[in-house]
Amino acid sequence: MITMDDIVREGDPVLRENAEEVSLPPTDEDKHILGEMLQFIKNSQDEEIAEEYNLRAGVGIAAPQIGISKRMLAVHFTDFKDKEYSYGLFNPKIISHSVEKTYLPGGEGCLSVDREVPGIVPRYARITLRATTLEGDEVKLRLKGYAAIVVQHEIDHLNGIMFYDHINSENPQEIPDNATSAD
Ligand SMILES: OCN(O)CCCc1ccccc1
Ligand code: NI
Repeated sequence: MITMDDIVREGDPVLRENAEEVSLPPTDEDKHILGEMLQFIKNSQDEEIAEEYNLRAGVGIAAPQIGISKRMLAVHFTDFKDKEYSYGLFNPKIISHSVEKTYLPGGEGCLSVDREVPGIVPRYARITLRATTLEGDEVKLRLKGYAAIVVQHEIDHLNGIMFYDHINSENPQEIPDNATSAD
């Protein structure tokens, strides 16, 4: 099982690399890894397991965070409208997005960042993405609000981008013009 010992922390160059496309259909090994990533996120949200294995709760994880520079990510969360999202995705690609932006008023965190980095992280309010699921289906997902934020955070990891790269260093709490809070 994946534990916090497997999570790469900021400073490791793998977090600044452009991850490689996964060749499809995915190998059994890639499917196993993505399955383990999804299970880790579920485990991190289970009080008993998280306590037992000292897991930090997360809503998503990208393969570079376990040192694997491949375009794979897993998310498991419920959005503000109680809609459940649970996906393992290969080669996710944002094919269109809104001009409007959104953000979490409390900012973001990251399993690979062992410190608070306060500030507004502007993200596209709505995204359409294509990907191949862990189950092998090609999907086209239209996401908005919290779901759009989480998935953009994970896709950033595949492109060597950390959440704090988006924070305005002059005025971290500045709300960009065309941005509305996700709630
Ligand atoms: O990359 C996954 N991650 O480090 C875990 C936290 C993910 C996350 C946290 C806040 C807002 C969006 C996404
Ligand atoms: Ni992260």
